[in-house]
Amino acid sequence: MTSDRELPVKKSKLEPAEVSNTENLSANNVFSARSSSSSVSDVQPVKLKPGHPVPVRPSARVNVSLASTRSALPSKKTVGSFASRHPTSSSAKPVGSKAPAKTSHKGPINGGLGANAGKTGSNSSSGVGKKRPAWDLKGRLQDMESVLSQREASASSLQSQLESYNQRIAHLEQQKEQLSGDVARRDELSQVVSRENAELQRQLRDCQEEMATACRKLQREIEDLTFSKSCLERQYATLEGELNVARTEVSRLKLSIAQLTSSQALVNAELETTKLSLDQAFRDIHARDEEIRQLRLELAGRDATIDENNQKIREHETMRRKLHNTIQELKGNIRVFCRVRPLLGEESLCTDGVIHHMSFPDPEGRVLELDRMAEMSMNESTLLASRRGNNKYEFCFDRVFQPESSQAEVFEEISQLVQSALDGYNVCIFAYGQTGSGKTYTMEGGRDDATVGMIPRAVSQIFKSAAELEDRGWKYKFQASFVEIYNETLRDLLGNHKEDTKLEIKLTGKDNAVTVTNLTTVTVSSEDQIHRLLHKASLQRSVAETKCNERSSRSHSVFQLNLAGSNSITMESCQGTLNLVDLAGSERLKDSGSEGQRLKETQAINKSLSCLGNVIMALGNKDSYIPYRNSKLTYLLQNSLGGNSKTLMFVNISPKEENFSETLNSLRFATKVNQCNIGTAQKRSK
Ligand SMILES: Nc1ncnc2c1ncn2[C@@H]1O[C@H](COP(=O)(O)OP(=O)(O)OP(=O)(O)O)[C@@H](O)[C@H]1O
Repeated sequence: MTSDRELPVKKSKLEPAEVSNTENLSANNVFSARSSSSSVSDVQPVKLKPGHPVPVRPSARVNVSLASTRSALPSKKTVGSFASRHPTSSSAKPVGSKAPAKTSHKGPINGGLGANAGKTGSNSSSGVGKKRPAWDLKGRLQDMESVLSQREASASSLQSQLESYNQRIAHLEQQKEQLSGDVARRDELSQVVSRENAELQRQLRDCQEEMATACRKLQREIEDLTFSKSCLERQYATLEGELNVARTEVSRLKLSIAQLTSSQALVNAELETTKLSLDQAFRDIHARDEEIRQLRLELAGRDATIDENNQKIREHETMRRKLHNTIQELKGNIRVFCRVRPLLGEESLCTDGVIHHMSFPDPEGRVLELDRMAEMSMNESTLLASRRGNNKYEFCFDRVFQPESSQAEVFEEISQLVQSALDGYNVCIFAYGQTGSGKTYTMEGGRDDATVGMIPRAVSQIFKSAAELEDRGWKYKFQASFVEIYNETLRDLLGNHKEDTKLEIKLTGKDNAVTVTNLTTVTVSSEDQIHRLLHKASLQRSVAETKCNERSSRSHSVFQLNLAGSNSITMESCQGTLNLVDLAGSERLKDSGSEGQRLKETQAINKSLSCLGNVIMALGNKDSYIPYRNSKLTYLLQNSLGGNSKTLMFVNISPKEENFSETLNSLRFATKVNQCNIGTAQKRSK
């Protein structure tokens, strides 16, 4: 550092000279000269500090040594004392001051030179080589004069030395000033250095803080890195495992590659063969393209033919409808199908599952024979043996379904009639018969595909046929309603009416269309929707059944589906109705004395069923008046019975022998109906 800079102070150049000069001095003066010399030589290199005063002692010492040197010279007093001791010598006169004569020659000479002089006096002989005798004053004077001249020479030498010292002092003074300037600069420098130092200290602190922060950060990073390292190590271990698996896979793949390479060679060979085949195939394709072009031309011609044919099909469809209707007419606009239900459960136990009193002699399934003999005891049968012919009752219908006939077989026979509803005719299908004879089973059936009845099957066929007819330009709209007639009162089975909501039958419009007030009519677009409606109706009926015993068998239910079709190509339109009716049990009460609700029910049923018979008879007789209004049933079905409709009656009969009489009655009623010709049905156009 600059603060401790060492500034060497040069030794005086005069020092060796001084020493040599002092060596030239007499032995008496050597001491003084040495002490002076040593004072100068004391000027040692000094370590200077800023603000430390430059030492000025050397010049002072020089002065002192000069003084001491001077003091080493023989004083006037000494010379005086010498002169007083040698009064004869002219040159031994006191110089300046008066010296007492007594003191000088008796006692020792005061001061160095005096004393030395005394000694010199005594030793002057050694200075001049020989001691002068006391009387040789002249000689002694000469010695003293030579000593004096030596002293003077020495004094002048010292004088020049003094001047030299003074110059040296001046020079040193100059150096001192320079050094002072240096010291001031150093002070400034020192202040700057202090400030820098303070700044550096502050920076150092900042650095330390930053370092501490960095250390903490580094520590965290080290921790993170340690964690990452452990993760990586784990990954490394996993990867190593995967690598091993991959290596195994690679070796396996290499093996596969080798196999594939050999296969490839085979494939390449095959490829060459295939390429050849392909070339051949391309040639074939070109030939086929030409063929296709020809076929397309042909196809275009055929498309034109198809359009023509479509036009013909539409014409044929119209024709088919007419012919279909003609066939239906030929079959009769009212037809009767007889259906015998099978023996159920315990019913078959007593007869071993055989229905003894019924037989089906006609292979075409149109005749049913009832045999009363089987019903009688042996005695009765013997008595009646002669009248055997009267015990057999033969009934002929459009179709007789035996107990084992399935629902599908039955529906096949009525599907043509259902089709007529789509063609724009009113179709009415009844189920007539005593309670438990299978009317509801025939009309509604069970839940599975094999047992579903005529209503769901008819609906299904209608939707399928409507979809097929769409290709020929027909579009249909369907509306459904479901009514129950109990004790000559109508009840809506699809609505959510209150008990007291009245449903009235009315004829509206110029074509006397039958409408029922407050009746719920639902527009339907899918089979499922109709199934849901049928389910709802059966729930409504079962609710009522709990309130009134056996209500379902004591009421008529009428499912009505209105079909409105229009053809956008032929501009034809049609409107048909499909009525599916499950009639109330037709049995007569054996107990003529029945009363109350039962009597009322029976009267109502008898009335409506006999009205139905009367209407059919009137239609068959071509009467001018048809008594439709005599019952709610015939009034409701007014437009579906008669000239404008196609009617089918199922006569359901029980296989039980105990029901023989009722069966006979039902078959007789059905035969009457079957004999009626109710006229030609008219297609209804909108
Ligand atoms: N062809 C058949 N095959 C199998 N079971 C039948 C057949 N016909 C009717 N049944 C069964 O006979 C029983 C009575 O039939 P169903 O209820 O249809 O008679 P119904 O004439 O409608 O009686 P009701 O007038 O009381 O309603 C039912 O259990 C029914 O499942």
